[in-house]
Amino acid sequence: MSQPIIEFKNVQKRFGDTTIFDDFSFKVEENEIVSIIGPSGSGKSTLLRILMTLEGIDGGYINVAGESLWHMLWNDRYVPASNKHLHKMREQLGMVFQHFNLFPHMTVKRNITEAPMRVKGLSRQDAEESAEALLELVGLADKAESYPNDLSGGQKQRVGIARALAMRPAILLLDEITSALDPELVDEVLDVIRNLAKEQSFTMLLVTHEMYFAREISDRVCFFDKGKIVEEGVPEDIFSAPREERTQAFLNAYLGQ
Ligand SMILES: Nc1ncnc2c1ncn2[C@@H]1O[C@H](COP(=O)(O)OP(=O)(O)OP(=O)(O)O)[C@@H](O)[C@H]1O
Repeated sequence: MSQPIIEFKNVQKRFGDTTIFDDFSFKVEENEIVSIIGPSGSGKSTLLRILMTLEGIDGGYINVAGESLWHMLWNDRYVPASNKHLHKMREQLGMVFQHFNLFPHMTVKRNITEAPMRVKGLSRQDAEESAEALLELVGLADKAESYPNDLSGGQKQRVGIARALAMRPAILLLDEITSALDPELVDEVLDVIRNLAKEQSFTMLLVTHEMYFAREISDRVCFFDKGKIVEEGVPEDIFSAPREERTQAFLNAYLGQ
């Protein structure tokens, strides 16, 4: 069997006295689409932020594409890998955030071209050509010169997706990308991800509350609670519940409440 593209092994993570992961192990295979669903505060975002190297870990190890993500064991202590290694690993990962995190003082196009030029050393012309193609892909070809504040939430998030894709990541991390949107704007963002899932082959790890969507596009839906994957696969009856009751039904089913 091929090596997983993401592997957490016995990972520990604490914030002060609060333990988020005690002994967390989890694998994602190359080109797999995995959704993570779970209660608020259970550590789902932390999982993605650790992968994106926005948070460190307190124990265990994480491999991405066969290489240690950013901690190396040296004389029984965890030390950060070099900045060079960190950059190399980060290039494989793209993340889309719940609150978009676009640079407000840059045009849409510049939001997308900045990292490929600075981090990957792409020429302006190549970066702009790629940005234009990505804006076309997310249905915003006419917004290249607009500023984020002139866009709707759904449009901002589609720019966020284009920005993540501009780095040509092997792995795309999506952190509740529709949670900050008005309900009528959710579908335009999910449609972009649906198309990506259908047409491109890369690995996606999503944290989402959109359970139908998760089931539709994922190879695996995982339920995450108290720092552990407690079950994989979502039972059918969860999806027959009315939309607003679905999350609760799901949680109740797994927490035995
Ligand atoms: N930088 C931080 N410093 C201290 N505590 C943190 C930090 N980041 C997260 N936490 C805490 O860790 C726990 C897990 O947070 P996380 O955001 O990963 O949960 P989540 O499952 O994504 O929740 P939600 O669905 O509400 O976004 C929470 O109790 C949160 O308050």
